[in-house]
Amino acid sequence: MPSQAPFELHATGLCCERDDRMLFQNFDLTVTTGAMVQLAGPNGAGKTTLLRILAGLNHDFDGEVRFAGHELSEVYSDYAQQRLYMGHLAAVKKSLTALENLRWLTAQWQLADADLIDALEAVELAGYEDTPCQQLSAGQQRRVSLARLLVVPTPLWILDEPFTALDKQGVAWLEQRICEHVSAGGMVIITSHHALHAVPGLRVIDLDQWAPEVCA
Ligand SMILES: Nc1ncnc2c1ncn2[C@@H]1O[C@H](COP(=O)(O)OP(=O)(O)OP(=O)(O)O)[C@@H](O)[C@H]1O
Repeated sequence: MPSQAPFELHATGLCCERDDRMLFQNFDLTVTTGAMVQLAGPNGAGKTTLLRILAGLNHDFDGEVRFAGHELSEVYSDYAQQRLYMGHLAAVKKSLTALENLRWLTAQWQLADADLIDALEAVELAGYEDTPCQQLSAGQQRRVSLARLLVVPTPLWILDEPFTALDKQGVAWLEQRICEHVSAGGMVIITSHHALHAVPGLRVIDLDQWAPEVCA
């Protein structure tokens, strides 16, 4: 859970252009303990692009992102220990088993296999630990990826469309897990076309509000 120092991520005046098209302008966001932010907007609005900027993975923008008062690139290795970024793909390697994938996805934290096996069981994958992911359904592959949310000790989760391919129970489980994380002082920035009404303290930011024709 959250580290000793208060967690502070500040994005200021973010502008991003793709293929000569301005996606968003003058975007500001502050994320501190207990923040729950959903980025909304139509396909192509720039949600994934913005998430990757906030994760420190995309540097092609104007403006500033600061973590604990420092420019993100200066403290990236510290930041990378404190935020989990999950892209919109399940990000599993098909030839590896469920357990091998979870080991690989969490390698930087060097977690015990027993904890990873428990996490797979919690996402309804007991008995599939040694099954290659190419033999799992899309929803099961997503669950392998989501099992990280039970074991990785990062205060900030940055999640891009994490509900993709989940069944009703999977959706309910993930909403519950997000609620628990935020209630315990964790933070979540998420993009989803799924309504997150059940999550307390939710702040929905419509990226269209930062489109240039609105900002002009
Ligand atoms: N690698 C890339 N190279 C060039 N343009 C890109 C690239 N990735 C995305 N784009 C463009 O950037 C814009 C924003 O894409 P982005 O994926 O951030 O949108 P999004 O809001 O996440 O959309 P969706 O709801 O469909 O996931 C789109 O117009 C897209 O065509």
